Amino acid sequence: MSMRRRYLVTGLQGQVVQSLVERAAARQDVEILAVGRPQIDLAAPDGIVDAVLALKPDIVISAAAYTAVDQAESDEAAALTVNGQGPAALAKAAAMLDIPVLQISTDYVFDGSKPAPYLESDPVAPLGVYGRSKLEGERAVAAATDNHAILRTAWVYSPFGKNFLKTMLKLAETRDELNVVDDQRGNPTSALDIADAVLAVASNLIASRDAALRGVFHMTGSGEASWAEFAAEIFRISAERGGPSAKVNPIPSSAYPTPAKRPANSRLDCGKLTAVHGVTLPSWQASTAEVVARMLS
Ligand SMILES: NC(=O)C1=CN([C@@H]2O[C@H](COP(=O)(O)OP(=O)(O)OC[C@H]3O[C@@H](n4cnc5c(N)ncnc54)[C@H](OP(=O)(O)O)[C@@H]3O)[C@@H](O)[C@H]2O)C=CC1
Ligand SMILES: Cc1cn([C@H]2C[C@H](O)[C@@H](COP(=O)(O)OP(=O)(O)O[C@H]3O[C@@H](C)C(=O)[C@@H](O)[C@H]3O)O2)c(=O)[nH]c1=O
Repeated sequence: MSMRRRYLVTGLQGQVVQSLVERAAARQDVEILAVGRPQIDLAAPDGIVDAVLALKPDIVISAAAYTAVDQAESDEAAALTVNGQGPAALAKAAAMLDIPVLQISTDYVFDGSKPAPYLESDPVAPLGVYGRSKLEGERAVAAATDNHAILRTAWVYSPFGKNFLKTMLKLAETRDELNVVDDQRGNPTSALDIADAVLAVASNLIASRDAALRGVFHMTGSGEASWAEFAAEIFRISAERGGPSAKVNPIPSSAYPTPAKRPANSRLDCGKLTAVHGVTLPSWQASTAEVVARMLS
């Protein structure tokens, strides 16, 4: 008997959506329904419940978001609607269908003052509008249904969409040196690795109603770096393959003013995801090599 499960994913061109489409293509048991505007517009949450009910998926993966961190500072209402009310409506529909909802969230729910990697149980205190809006999404999903997993990831890069890795390679085409902040540390995470992890967690949620599989989980690439160290590794791999590279000058955040303040410590402890779901993401260096190689091919 064919048991092709239908995974509704919000967004069309996003990094995580594109990665899910690519990684699921090889699988006979999963069909990805990527839905974005106009079918599902998170800025207009009124139509979302009916749209999800009509599609009758086996799980909802809430991946679309207002991700422009600096722009969100001056566009608060839109960020709160898209990242707060959008997921709330998705989770409400999931509850009505009695299916799980998987919400992708962020390290930016923390203020970065902890001197060690963050646990799921640590208090949240976002520094900016984006982090606050994503936290509203987490809370709305948890309030709508117990049948949820909130996966907090960070520093996402991939061959798709807009991200730090692609920005660095692009800038190096015209610049010999780049100033990059060295006092924010986190876990660079490949969207392709996120896709593999999301597929594993989703099938666990569909297979079992066990409450232990539900709740908040941290889900990042293994190992840590500052943005300057991440940039230096991108250029080391790129240079090795004859691609663009630049000298990285490490600078403090104070020398790179931005509308939104970022956490100094963005590191997430992912031990719970490994223990409960049996999922561990590859090292950020290995996945960076994979993505840089693809960008240069
Ligand atoms: N990027 C990062 O570094 C991190 C991301 N995250 C979270 O991971 C998730 C995926 O991020 P990522 O793939 O990088 O995101 P992207 O910025 O690559 O893509 C965002 C997606 O959201 C969609 N979207 C934006 N506004 C709306 C709207 N009003 N209605 C419907 N869709 C909309 C976009 O649609 P379209 O395709 O039409 O443009 C796009 O598909 C998000 O929840 C984000 O908060 C968490 C930590 C780090
Ligand atoms: C382009 C550039 C950035 N930077 C700094 C600015 C900033 O502190 C850091 C990263 O810049 P970005 O704007 O790419 O990253 P940012 O938008 O802050 O990335 C965040 O996106 C959201 C969606 C998340 O959820 C987070 O996990 C995180 O990935 O690098 C430099 O120091 N030099 C540069 O040339």
